[in-house]
Amino acid sequence: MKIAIIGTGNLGISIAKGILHSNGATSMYLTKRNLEEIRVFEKYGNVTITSDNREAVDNSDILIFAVQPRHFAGILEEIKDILTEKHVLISTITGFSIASMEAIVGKAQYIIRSMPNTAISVGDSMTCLCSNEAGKKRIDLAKAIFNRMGHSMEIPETRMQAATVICASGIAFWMRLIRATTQGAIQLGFDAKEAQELAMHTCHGAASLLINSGNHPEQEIDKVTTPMGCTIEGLNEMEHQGLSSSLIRGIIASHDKINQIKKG
Ligand SMILES: NC(=O)C1=CN([C@@H]2O[C@H](COP(=O)(O)OP(=O)(O)OC[C@H]3O[C@@H](n4cnc5c(N)ncnc54)[C@H](O)[C@@H]3O)[C@@H](O)[C@H]2O)C=CC1
Ligand SMILES: O=C(O)[C@@H]1CCC=N1
Repeated sequence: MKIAIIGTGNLGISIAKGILHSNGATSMYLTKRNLEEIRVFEKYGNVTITSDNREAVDNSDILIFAVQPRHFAGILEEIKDILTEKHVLISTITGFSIASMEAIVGKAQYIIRSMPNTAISVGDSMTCLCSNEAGKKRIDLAKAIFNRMGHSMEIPETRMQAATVICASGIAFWMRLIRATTQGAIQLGFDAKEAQELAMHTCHGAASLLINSGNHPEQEIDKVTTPMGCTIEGLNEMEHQGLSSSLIRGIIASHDKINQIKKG
């Protein structure tokens, strides 16, 4: 598998690490305008770093685009004349539609939209995928690539915006919940390192319980909430203070913001 990551910033670096971590490529081209921050990847024999997107495209089959939305159309214009039928274009770009990509590179090109998150760097991303009509022939390949670095789910393009908020922004939301739990644990007497360890492993355990049992969260909550006990006391106080409501409102605000990004 010859993979190029066009735009190796925060997400691109995470994907590059995930690919290396999972031995997912025979060769990998990483592009960026200023190469200093990605020089560290040069130590891997099968990785080439370059500012030349056309060189990367020429030498790769799978093209993963991870630039800011405002740069994407220009990059597609820059490379469109050297695209061939060997290329599979995988965009991670928020708010940039398949139709807008097809308008530049044509409908015959295999186009996949993906929404991974930064946990791809440790092989644990939740990645949503959709494709254009031609790309349906390559969606299984895209799933195979992302399944090596976590989980994937095929969704309609109309849900990509929602997937961005839940899966990509979701990493930041969960981090804040872990940080708040850590702060609570420090107030109760643990030192900062212990507090974070308790918070993150408990969070991991909660997710593992649901993944392994297939249960609804409330079924697991029922097992923890002793009648008149401390868990229900804390949980109800959190809800009185708007825990669920604030999360849902934040998710909707994030989702609304993508419409502005698309317009801008
Ligand atoms: N950061 C995240 O967790 C996620 C980001 N995304 C999407 O991925 C895209 C990238 O996001 P980030 O990595 O956060 O942004 P970033 O700004 O950290 O990275 C973008 C990179 O593209 C490079 N770049 C700009 N113009 C270029 C060009 N002409 N040729 C080659 N490289 C060029 C920049 O130097 C930069 O390193 C965005 O469209 C974002 O919506 C999607 C899911 C998660
Ligand atoms: O915050 C953002 O706009 C991008 C998209 C999802 C994660 N980062």
